[in-house]
Amino acid sequence: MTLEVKLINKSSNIVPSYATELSAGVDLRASLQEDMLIKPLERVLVPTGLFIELPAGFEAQIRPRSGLALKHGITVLNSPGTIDADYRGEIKVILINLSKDNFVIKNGERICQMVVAKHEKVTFSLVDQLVDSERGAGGFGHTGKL
Ligand SMILES: O=c1ccn([C@H]2C[C@H](O)[C@@H](COP(=O)(O)OP(=O)(O)OP(=O)(O)O)O2)c(=O)[nH]1
Ligand SMILES: [Mg+2]
Repeated sequence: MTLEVKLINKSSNIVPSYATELSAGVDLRASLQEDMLIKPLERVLVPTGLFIELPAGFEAQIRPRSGLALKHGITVLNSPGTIDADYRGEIKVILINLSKDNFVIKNGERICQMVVAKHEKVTFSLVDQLVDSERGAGGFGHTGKL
């Protein structure tokens, strides 16, 4: 499937591309006029310069890159961020620095990945009783550790 994209990036108009043939996620780049500093435990909103037009029934999920998380404690705060099909604004990424060190993002750096996915839409129907199940109301560790 082809996705219509618009790019507004000050220095590099790089169309997103999958790093390998079977990658689920495509990396998104920071679109910055100057370096962005993220102090420990600080969160920032990083513009990507990317605008997309998803078909009805699709969403895009904004997820962290594992390398940034492991090496620098940088993750997506609202992971997975949700890009709705009717959103026409710039995709922006909420990053948080969970390390003890400052982290600097430069223009054009790959800061997160985006997975385009199908989703269902349901109709909510109010009932008095839900059908019982083996799990019932058990959760939050209810089945034990081993
Ligand atoms: O990481 C994100 C999450 C969301 N969005 C954009 C696209 C999405 O369609 C819109 C709304 O996102 P969401 O529903 O998560 O935010 P909200 O706080 O519920 O805002 P709204 O009231 O606008 O829905 O913001 C981003 O650019 N990046
Ligand atoms: Mg919302």
